[in-house]
Amino acid sequence: IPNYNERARLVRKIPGPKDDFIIGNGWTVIRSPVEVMEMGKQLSSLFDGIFRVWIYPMGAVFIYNPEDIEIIMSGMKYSEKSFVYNFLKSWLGDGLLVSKGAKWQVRRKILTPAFHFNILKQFCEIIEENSYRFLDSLKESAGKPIDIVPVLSEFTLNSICETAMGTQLSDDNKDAKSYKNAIYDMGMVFFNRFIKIYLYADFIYKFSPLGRLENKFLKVVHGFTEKVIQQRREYRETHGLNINEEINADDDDSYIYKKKKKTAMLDLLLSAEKEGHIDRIGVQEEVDTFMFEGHDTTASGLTFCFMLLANHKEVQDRVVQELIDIFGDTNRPIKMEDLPKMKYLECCIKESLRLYPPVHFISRNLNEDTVLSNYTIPAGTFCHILILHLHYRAELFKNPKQFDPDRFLPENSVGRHPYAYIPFSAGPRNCIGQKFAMMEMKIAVANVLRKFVLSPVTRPSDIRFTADLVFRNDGPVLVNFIKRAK
Ligand code: HEM
Repeated sequence: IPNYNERARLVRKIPGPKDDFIIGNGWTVIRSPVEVMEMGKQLSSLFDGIFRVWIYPMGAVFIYNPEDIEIIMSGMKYSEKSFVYNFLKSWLGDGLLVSKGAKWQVRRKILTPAFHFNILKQFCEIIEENSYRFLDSLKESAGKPIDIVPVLSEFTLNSICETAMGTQLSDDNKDAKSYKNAIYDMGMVFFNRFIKIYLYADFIYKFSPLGRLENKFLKVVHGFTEKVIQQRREYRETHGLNINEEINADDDDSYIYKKKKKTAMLDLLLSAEKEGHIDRIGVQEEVDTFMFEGHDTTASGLTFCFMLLANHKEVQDRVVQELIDIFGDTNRPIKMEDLPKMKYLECCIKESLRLYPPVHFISRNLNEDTVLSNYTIPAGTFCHILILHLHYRAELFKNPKQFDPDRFLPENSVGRHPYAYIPFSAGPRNCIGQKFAMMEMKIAVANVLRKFVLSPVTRPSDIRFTADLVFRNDGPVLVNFIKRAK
């Protein structure tokens, strides 16, 4: 096969699946969502930490070794997201996940205080209350196996709405249900565009059946978030809020509680809008971003965590013992101070995020020639980071397929490469909601285990990963919740 140009020549030096003239690996990638995940698994076991796929004139390198990942993620040099995030632009605009440069910097600065300790403390109270609604839905199952996927996404969507957006959703909120369905559909749309290179150009995509379908889903998604913003605007007009006062309250906890005014992330945005740091469209973009990133990810994380705990009774019992040590046999609510005491539960959540990372794939642009694993990757190549396959490397995690929360005990984490475990990404573009997510997951699991014994229905061997924006099983994930005898 002749060399098409300098770039193609360099890309083809990197190991990868067999390629054809011009079309490269074009045929290889057109597969169903389950098959694409299977192919990723196969290729990552065939090659050692790096492989390439190319379709003239585009090339992509996939990395899943901590050394290369550190080069890409540790600084600002490669902080720009790759071309595939453009597929999210019609939905999330220039929201934090997608944006770059000065815009990203300004917005990250506006939004960082939304996760200040004092704010999280208020959120803790709200999520705790919210978890009771979730427990009620488990009680209704009366010991019969239930699919936890929809109930968990309801819980996490309620939580993000009530905390970050300051809006409570009613139990039978039809808009919220349509929103969740439309997000599933958007995942399908994203995937189908990703594998069909002829749909990459916006002007072709817009007129394609898939592009028109996307428009339909976007109307639902945006309609929902617009309403949430409108509600908060009205609330602020009637109640009046001074955000800066609340955030600058240092660590004087009583301050926030005295005021009893809940500060939502959306309030920061609306205040920034008043001061001219962000415009109306910007507010909408961030709400769309946080609404999606803030609920679908944690729902996925919790789904697999519950499934694993149901399948590993000995681990579940250890968590229950830890909870008894903290709460005795009382029903008292979980407080912020309890969370750091849930050390073993934290190990379980971390281990479950290792095995089933909700965001399993992220991608950056290489703006200049870059050496990774001794290969020169030419500028313009996409750099896909396979978080999932990084987490399964045997030299980083012994018996990688085994669910073993003890790996994350402090004494067993000594010497682990800082980029060996990155469920929340790492470096300056890491997950802004990481603490929020850990808090939410701890509260949900702890409150469920205080009331229920989990028994297995879906086994880890039943799980078939399907390519989507977040990690999903191709089908329901069933768990049996049996009321705990006091
Ligand atoms: C278990 C739950 C979660 C996981 C595993 C997770 C994971 C991640 C990962 C891997 C990234 C990097 C994405 C990329 O480079 O393309 C990210 C970014 C982000 N996450 Fe999360 N996330 C979780 C929960 C949340 C929550 C609860 C929120 C909001 C409250 C949130 C908001 C965001 C935002 C806004 C970004 C973009 C940050 C930036 O580029 O500056 N995430 N998350």
